[in-house]
Amino acid sequence: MPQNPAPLSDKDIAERLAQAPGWARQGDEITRSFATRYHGGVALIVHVADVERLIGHHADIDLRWDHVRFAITTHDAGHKLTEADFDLAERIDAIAAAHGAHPL
Ligand SMILES: C[C@H](O)[C@H](O)[C@H]1CNC2=NC(N)=NC(=O)C2=N1
Repeated sequence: MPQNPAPLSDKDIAERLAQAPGWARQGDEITRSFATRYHGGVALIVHVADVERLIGHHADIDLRWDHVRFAITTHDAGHKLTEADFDLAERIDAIAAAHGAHPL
């Protein structure tokens, strides 16, 4: 995680969101929820956490019995959106798909 990464402009964010279908901008974070079965979100979160540790970037995660919600922003950029957020979003999409977690 580069220190003091550059915040993206609104234009950049719109362009990156167009490449990240399913993710929504909410203020200075991007969010997405996935339906899970039988509390399967726990295994999904463990897998996501392993990848987050590797890349040094972490989402806020809300675990419910039937879905998991991810919210990502870059603390080191003053809680603004950066490339790292969209990179993590892409990785979460792949992990969720591997776990059979369907986008909400
Ligand atoms: C030193 C450490 O890698 C940095 O503080 C990382 C940790 N994980 C992070 N996660 C998120 N979401 N934003 C950050 O700016 C961030 N910075």
